[in-house]
Amino acid sequence: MSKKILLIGGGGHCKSVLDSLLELKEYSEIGVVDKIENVGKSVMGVPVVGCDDDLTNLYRAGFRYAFVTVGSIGDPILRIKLYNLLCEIGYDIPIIIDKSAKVSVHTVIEQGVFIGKQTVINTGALIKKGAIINSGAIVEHDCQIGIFSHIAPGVVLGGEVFVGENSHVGLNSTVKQGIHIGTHSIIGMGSVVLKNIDNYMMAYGNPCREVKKI
Ligand SMILES: CC(=O)SCCNC(=O)CCNC(=O)[C@H](O)C(C)(C)COP(=O)(O)OP(=O)(O)OC[C@H]1O[C@@H](n2cnc3c(N)ncnc32)[C@H](O)[C@@H]1OP(=O)(O)O
Repeated sequence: MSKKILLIGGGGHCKSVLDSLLELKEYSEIGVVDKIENVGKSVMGVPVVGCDDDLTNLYRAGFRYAFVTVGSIGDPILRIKLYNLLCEIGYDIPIIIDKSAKVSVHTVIEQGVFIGKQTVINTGALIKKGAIINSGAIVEHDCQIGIFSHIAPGVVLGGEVFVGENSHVGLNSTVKQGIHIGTHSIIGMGSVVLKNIDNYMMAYGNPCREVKKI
């Protein structure tokens, strides 16, 4: 059966998702959608088949699946805009889980989530729509990750950590069990989070402190 998917955004995050996708072998055809100047080029041998303005025509041409592969550190507004556009056109947005990830069957993973290489998602976790759980992250039991949030490579979240929507937990940070990180917040890389972090906050350091409102 022909099962064709588009990856929306041809940068570094696209390469990560593509690497997982190629190994999964679930799709008969993959195309990348990127800026107009990149149409006709390729990403890891996969052709850039169009730009955002072509999404309706590409759907008509048989691409029924699409996945947002624009990355973000903080404000995911572009990822959200693209995601909503894909839904409006009628694309089916899958979940992409790298083969090497260990995801408990007792979790809920929503549409549009990417789970990268060597990650662990333990029992009772809820990963909401459009979130990114990047390479090597550990999301312990009963954590909740908000929509369009990004848990960066190497992050460790202890049990029952809550991350609000549109937030970013930076590279290699560690978050104590039970901590609540608000919405639209950024935790800088290498942080050790021992106290709750408010909404719309930039926070970093060991111990992690709220630095400014964003
Ligand atoms: C596959 C992938 O690559 S996914 C990529 C994931 N990337 C990340 O998670 C990176 C997250 N980004 C960070 O941690 C950034 O440093 C941010 C967002 C916290 C801050 O970025 P900026 O606002 O550009 O801050 P900037 O670099 O100008 O630094 C401002 C000050 O904060 C300090 N600072 C910045 N980040 C941190 C941090 N994580 N921990 C401690 N101090 C920090 C700087 O040393 C600097 O201090 P100074 O004023 O005394 O010199």
